[in-house]
Amino acid sequence: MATEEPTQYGRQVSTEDHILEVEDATVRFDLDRGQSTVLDHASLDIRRNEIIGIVGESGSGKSMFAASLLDVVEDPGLLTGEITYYPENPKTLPQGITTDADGAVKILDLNKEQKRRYRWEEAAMVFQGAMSSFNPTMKIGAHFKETIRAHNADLDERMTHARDLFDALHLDADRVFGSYPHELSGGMKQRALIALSLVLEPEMLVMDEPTAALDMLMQRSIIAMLRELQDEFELTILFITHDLPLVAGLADRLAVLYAFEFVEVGSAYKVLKNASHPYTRALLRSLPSIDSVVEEMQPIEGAAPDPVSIPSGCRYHPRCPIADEQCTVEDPDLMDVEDEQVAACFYPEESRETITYSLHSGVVEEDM
Ligand SMILES: Nc1ncnc2c1ncn2[C@@H]1O[C@H](COP(=O)(O)OP(=O)(O)OP(=O)(O)O)[C@@H](O)[C@H]1O
Repeated sequence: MATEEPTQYGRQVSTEDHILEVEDATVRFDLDRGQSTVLDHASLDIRRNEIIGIVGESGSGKSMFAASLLDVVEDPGLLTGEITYYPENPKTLPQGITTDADGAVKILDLNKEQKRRYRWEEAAMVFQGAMSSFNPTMKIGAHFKETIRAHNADLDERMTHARDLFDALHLDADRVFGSYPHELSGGMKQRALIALSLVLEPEMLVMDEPTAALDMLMQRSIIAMLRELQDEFELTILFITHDLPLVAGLADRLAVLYAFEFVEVGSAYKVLKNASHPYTRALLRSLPSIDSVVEEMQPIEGAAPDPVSIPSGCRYHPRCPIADEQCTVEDPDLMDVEDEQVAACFYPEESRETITYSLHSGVVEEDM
């Protein structure tokens, strides 16, 4: 079955073919002042070849979710739950990684070496601070060769692939390979890093605020290139950001995190045009833009909860204008509000009627 709603690019992605299933991913830290739950039973199915935007305020758990997908939550954080990977072609899995009878690989059960290989060869990650992970004394080309050799891959074949990636990212391969990191602009370095993360042909690319350190023009141009990359190399991309307008033009689906759990997931079209969770609607109403009327922009009142003391019931209830008694005691699960749209709210209709917002041209194209 394919999605019915058009995205801005009119893409059709199968809703049934999952590349990754995340079930009840939870990350906890034991702090002196109590137990801190920084990802709370987050469940999400990632569809093969989709671009999914994970959005939420700073501190909402986006990076913890990204780290969970690759099982790289830093110590002493404790990750529990289930991360299940369905490779398109189990025959090309790195040595030692096998699928079960359902064609699945349980990521949290892999050993250290298997995880290392899963991380580069099946699912790669690019994150905000990663540009500084280039060794300043090594030319960019040497970084590629080192990575290829570390995975015992064919050097010529992989370097040819790197050149294809550079083309798709509008980079001059000869120039970039021969440069030291400091000789490249921020935008070039970030694109070189994206190419490096894809050199071993992973099926999935997880990007955590990959463009946050770049100026707006470069951000937009990288977004456009990601779409081309996705098409050309048949990638699944998870794009994690606090900047909803940035990802609105790229994503097929959006998943909204609030206080360490998903509160709304759906086709980008539906979530932007007709958000159902009061938090999503408040987030859309708070967006600044060049052409928005100042009176219409309203910051979300109150503060996001402390992960050591998450409110009972719906965790958004202290900030929610439509919360009632039930919301203070019962925690709503994600529920269908429409085909291709789920929200964790007991009152999606009231939410739509009460919390109004209008989208400006910076968020959604006119013909969406
Ligand atoms: N090493 C750590 N120990 C304890 N708590 C942590 C640790 N790292 C992050 N946290 C907490 O986990 C919560 C979620 O953080 P996370 O980095 O996932 O948020 P985020 O949505 O990615 O935010 P940002 O956009 O600011 O990066 C925050 O409350 C943060 O303070």
